[in-house]
Amino acid sequence: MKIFTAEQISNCDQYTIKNEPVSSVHLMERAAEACVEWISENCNHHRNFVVFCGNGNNGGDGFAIARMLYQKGFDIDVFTNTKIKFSTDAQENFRHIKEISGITIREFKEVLNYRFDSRTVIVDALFGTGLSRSLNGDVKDLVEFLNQKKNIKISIDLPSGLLADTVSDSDSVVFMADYTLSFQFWKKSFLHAETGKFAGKVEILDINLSEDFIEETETGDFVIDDEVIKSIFKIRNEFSHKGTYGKAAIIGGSYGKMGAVVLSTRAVLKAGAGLTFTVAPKCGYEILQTSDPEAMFIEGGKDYIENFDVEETAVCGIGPGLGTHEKTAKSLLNFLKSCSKPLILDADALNIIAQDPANLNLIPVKSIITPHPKEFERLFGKTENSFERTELAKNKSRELHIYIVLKDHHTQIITPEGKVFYNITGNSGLAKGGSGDILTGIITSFLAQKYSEHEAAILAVWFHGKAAEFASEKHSKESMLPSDVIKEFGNVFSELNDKVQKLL
Ligand SMILES: NC(=O)C1=CN([C@@H]2O[C@H](COP(=O)(O)OP(=O)(O)OC[C@H]3O[C@@H](n4cnc5c(N)ncnc54)[C@H](OP(=O)(O)O)[C@@H]3O)[C@@H](O)[C@H]2O)[C@@H](O)CC1
Ligand SMILES: [K+]
Repeated sequence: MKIFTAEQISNCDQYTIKNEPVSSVHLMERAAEACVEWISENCNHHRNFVVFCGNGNNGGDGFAIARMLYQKGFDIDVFTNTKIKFSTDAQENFRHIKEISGITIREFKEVLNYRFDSRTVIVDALFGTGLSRSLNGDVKDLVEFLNQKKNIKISIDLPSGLLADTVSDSDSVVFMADYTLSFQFWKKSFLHAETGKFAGKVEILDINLSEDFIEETETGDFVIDDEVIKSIFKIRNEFSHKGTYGKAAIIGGSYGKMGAVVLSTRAVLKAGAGLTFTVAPKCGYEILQTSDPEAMFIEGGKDYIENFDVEETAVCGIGPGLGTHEKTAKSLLNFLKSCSKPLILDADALNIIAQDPANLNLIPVKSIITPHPKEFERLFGKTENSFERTELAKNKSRELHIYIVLKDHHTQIITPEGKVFYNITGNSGLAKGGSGDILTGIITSFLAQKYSEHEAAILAVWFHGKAAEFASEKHSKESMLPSDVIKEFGNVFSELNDKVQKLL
């Protein structure tokens, strides 16, 4: 799914109105209907809604939602500011609810005397994509007041005070939603930590904006949705043998860190590679042969790796549990100098490279590196916030011609062309040692199976998150272990096959 800026969304809105054609107030009706449908389906314990409406079209949505919820039998109160001029469509919807005697309309300042029942849902329709500056004055006080309430909070389109495309000043006041019902597109600010925390759980509601506009309008930012995954995933060919699915090698492990390479190797195996090798120090021989008997062991040193030689045709994932021993570092840098095929580089491999900025130029083009924010900082330097970090990653991907998998709650895959793919699968159960080792294994496995670097990185990150979702259903986010995530790979493949299979 393409991610558009607030300006592009507004253009899409106008294009749809002109070319569908549909009147703008009817489009507002469609948007409100989508919200009301979601609320009716999901809201089982609450009957009272208090809707806060601004003066632009976001407020117009709020008035229309209030009317429709009232018609469905919910108890509704509305707050607004009648002293400021409404937009044309907001004015029309304001007129409609004024005619409904069962809905009381109050001014914002009356909120201080309003009795919030614990089962009242607060709906924020103050500002959406038209927000042009930080909240101040009365409306800032109002949002601060509402944020203190323990009630469930739903934002329409965007939490008020949040900009769609960028980070606001750190002292800006933003409505703190539990749910955000947003129209048609993911907004970039939902996907970054500093701003996404205001949106709560995001639901994207389809309001049938123009497909032609969406298709023709260029953007560099994407969300990895089912369409992207369906276009990448290939069903396994029945007329195949182990050679069809490539050779993969995990290179890592050191005394006391053998678990990382065990997990990574197992992830390669369970993600479907044809032949799997593990290059690890001798001290890991028994551990690896016992834990991952399907993989072949290659001795790469005694207590740490000193030798990175593997079969030339194998795709190499380097780093899990590798350690940064002087001799390991020296031999890794020598290996990089002699290597021209793309590699997957993670963890200590990145920490070794980060020891000298000149090492960055040794990374073979089209390689995939998978830093978490701290590793990214060691490699490329500090940034003010995650939006700037993504921009820096785009510059570095272009400059070094590599793929950067920037691990975060919404991991981003940044391509050498400067495109950013945001992942929306996964959960906080992955915030544990060992999760990254599994991701390295999955990417290595997919690259060995002849997915392109671009495809392998995107599919693997999505796949890893999806497996985590299955694991958390069984074990909870708290208790699930990285090894539980690996056990769910089969379920993810079943879902993928179901998605792409041609059914009669
Ligand atoms: N896209 C779509 O397809 C569809 C979009 N729809 C809906 O339209 C919404 C966008 O509507 P919108 O453009 O009217 O902007 P909105 O967010 O209501 O605010 C604008 C008003 O706020 C004002 N204002 C701004 N900042 C302010 C501040 N800090 N403090 C105080 N005031 C401030 C600004 O005034 P100005 O900046 O001109 O001074 C203006 O008066 C969108 O989010 C969605 O909900 C759906 O109905 C249908 C399909
Ligand atoms: K809003």
